Amino acid sequence: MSAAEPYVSIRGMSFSRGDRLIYDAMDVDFPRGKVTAIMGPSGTGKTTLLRLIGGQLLPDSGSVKVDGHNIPQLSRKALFDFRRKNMGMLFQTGALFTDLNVFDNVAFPLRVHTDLPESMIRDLVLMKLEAVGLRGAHQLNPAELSGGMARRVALARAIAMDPEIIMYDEPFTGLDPISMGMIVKLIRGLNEALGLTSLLVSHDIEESCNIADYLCVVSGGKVIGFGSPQELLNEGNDEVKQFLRGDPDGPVPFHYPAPDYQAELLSGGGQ
Ligand SMILES: Nc1ncnc2c1ncn2[C@@H]1O[C@H](COP(=O)(O)OP(=O)(O)OP(=O)(O)O)[C@@H](O)[C@H]1O
Repeated sequence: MSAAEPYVSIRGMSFSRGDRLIYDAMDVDFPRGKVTAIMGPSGTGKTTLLRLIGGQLLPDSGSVKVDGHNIPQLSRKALFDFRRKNMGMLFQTGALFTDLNVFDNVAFPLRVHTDLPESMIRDLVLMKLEAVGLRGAHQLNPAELSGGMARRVALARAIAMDPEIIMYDEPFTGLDPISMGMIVKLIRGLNEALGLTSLLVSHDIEESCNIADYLCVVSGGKVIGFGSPQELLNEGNDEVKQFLRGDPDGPVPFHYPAPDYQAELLSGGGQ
């Protein structure tokens, strides 16, 4: 497939939870080899989108193609194989195995999913740990790591199998500014060094604008803006601009819909 083809291509995808429509015939393409930050109001379905791409959730209709494979139509085995070979995921809740040390955490996917000899696994693990700056910490236990270090070990584990795409869900949450800076640098650096396609869900608008080639803003079940941070800040529609600038006033109202304030006060307080 050519570099110009998007790595992820979604067409007419709808997905509901109960009677709530989260995605409404959505179309979106995520470019190959780039970092795209998925943004939008809380509860709009950003994590859900990553899970639909990863095949942990299936859409009600439409296609979700990853490198040309329509994820909802893969058999269970084909999906597991595809995910194992091509996808790395770093979810905020994706904790390390507490009873394995750093080395064994990173070695885990290689031991489970490959027949590589232990000497090669050792070299690969040390290489991945070197990439996140923690080769020297390979014998530590998760309890001995700071939050930022644990996140970097999880990142080394996510790239252990040399994925083509990596999805990050809120990778900066709970990190101090220095650890956050390191994760930002790593996401960008790994993207370039490994030629990855990276999707990032984050509430941090400033960091996302710094790190991402493209922003994808979702709201109301659709993509309402897609472009470089600069393009969207300058030329996005009013709702996109309001979101990116964090303005309390704009097309998204501060007030939840309510009856006239004065009339309600004068009505004497009936519920
Ligand atoms: N397991 C679940 N069962 C039922 N509803 C769910 C489940 N997980 C999420 N939802 C609902 O689906 C909607 C989208 O959730 P999702 O976590 O994808 O949003 P989000 O945009 O990532 O939110 P946030 O920015 O707050 O993390 C929300 O209304 C949420 O309440």
